[in-house]
Amino acid sequence: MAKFSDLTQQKCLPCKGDMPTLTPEQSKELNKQLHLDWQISDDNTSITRAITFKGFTKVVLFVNALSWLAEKEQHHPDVNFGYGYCTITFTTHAINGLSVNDFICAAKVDGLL
Ligand SMILES: C[C@H](O)[C@H](O)[C@H]1CNC2=NC(N)=NC(=O)C2=N1
Repeated sequence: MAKFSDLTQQKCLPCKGDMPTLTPEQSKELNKQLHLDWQISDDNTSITRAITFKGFTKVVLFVNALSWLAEKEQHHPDVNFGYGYCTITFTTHAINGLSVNDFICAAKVDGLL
């Protein structure tokens, strides 16, 4: 199935209420393409990765790159950051769950690091 091929080569689909929600099995399968630090939430509605950095400037530079990526893909993460850390969560708000877009963006985030 196309949506399980290399995530970094895919573009996010427009986020609409009719997007397919991933089953827990599909999420687990897609998660294999991501950095090991990505965690699927117990209710299969979001994925999160916590990243550490040295200092604050590197975090801010990373968050700016993340913003550029989110605008390009029209798919936006929830981000929590401060001195030395950044935590990113992807969920698809339009369906209150996980879609392939979350995994496409997560794979592209891994590519930034
Ligand atoms: C019109 C626009 O593409 C949509 O509102 C997008 C924007 N970014 C989004 N980001 C996320 N994470 N979920 C969405 O449902 C979503 N919808």
